[in-house]
Amino acid sequence: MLTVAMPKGRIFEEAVDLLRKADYTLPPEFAESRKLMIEVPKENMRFILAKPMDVVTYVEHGVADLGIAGKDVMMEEERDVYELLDLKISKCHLAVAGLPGVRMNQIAPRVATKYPNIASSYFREQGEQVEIIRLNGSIELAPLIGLADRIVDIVSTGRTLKENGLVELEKIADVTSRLIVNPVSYRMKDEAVDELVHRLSEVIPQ
Ligand SMILES: Nc1ncnc2c1ncn2[C@@H]1O[C@H](COP(=O)(O)OP(=O)(O)OP(=O)(O)O)[C@@H](O)[C@H]1O
Ligand SMILES: O=P(O)(O)OC[C@H]1O[C@H](OP(=O)(O)OP(=O)(O)O)[C@H](O)[C@@H]1O
Repeated sequence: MLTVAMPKGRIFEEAVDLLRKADYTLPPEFAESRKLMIEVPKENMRFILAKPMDVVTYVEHGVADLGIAGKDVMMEEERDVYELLDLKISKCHLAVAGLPGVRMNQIAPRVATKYPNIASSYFREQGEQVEIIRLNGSIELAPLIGLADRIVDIVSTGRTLKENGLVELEKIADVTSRLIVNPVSYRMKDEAVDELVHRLSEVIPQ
């Protein structure tokens, strides 16, 4: 039996679509139920539904064999998991943004983000020393209210930036969702994992 950690939220639907395209029979109530652990005996699979940032934790600890996680989450913390496939779903990118024409405070520049490690290494590489302010969401609010000079956040359509009068200043990295595996599961359940990888790779969007 394979246990797969699925991210609740925006990736979930696209991930379920991909699994169905790969001919996995998932129950129709899969997306509607409030259940957090769903067994699919026909496929000899079990799914757990976790917060996107927590998927890697379940896989790293081996309580889930596999998981689906955004590249952003993988970049933020180095974890003991293998990345097997770029699923090419939930496409977006990580960027630095701010108010147009507003320079960084030269004495105590502040950057608000949900990704403190990505942001601090990015600014370190640019030779800029900044204070990182960690937020959990609505990051675009920070420059508007004077909490930070810059933000590091996900941009997809650019609508959130635009509607809040912000502009993208630098792109940090492209982001898509990845299939990840626990290293021990990869050794012990190699046949089942390989089959999943094979079936998914046939249906990954180009
Ligand atoms: N606007 C977006 N468009 C496309 N993909 C996105 C977007 N925002 C985030 N993502 C991707 O989807 C993943 C999950 O994002 P989502 O917004 O569902 O969860 P979260 O913000 O981590 O958690 P939550 O909002 O539940 O606290 C991110 O890690 C990223 O890879
Ligand atoms: O470029 P866009 O298409 O507008 O998408 C980008 C927005 O989507 C994400 O936020 P989310 O909707 O997850 O809300 P959050 O602020 O609670 O993280 C991200 O943090 C941006 O705010």
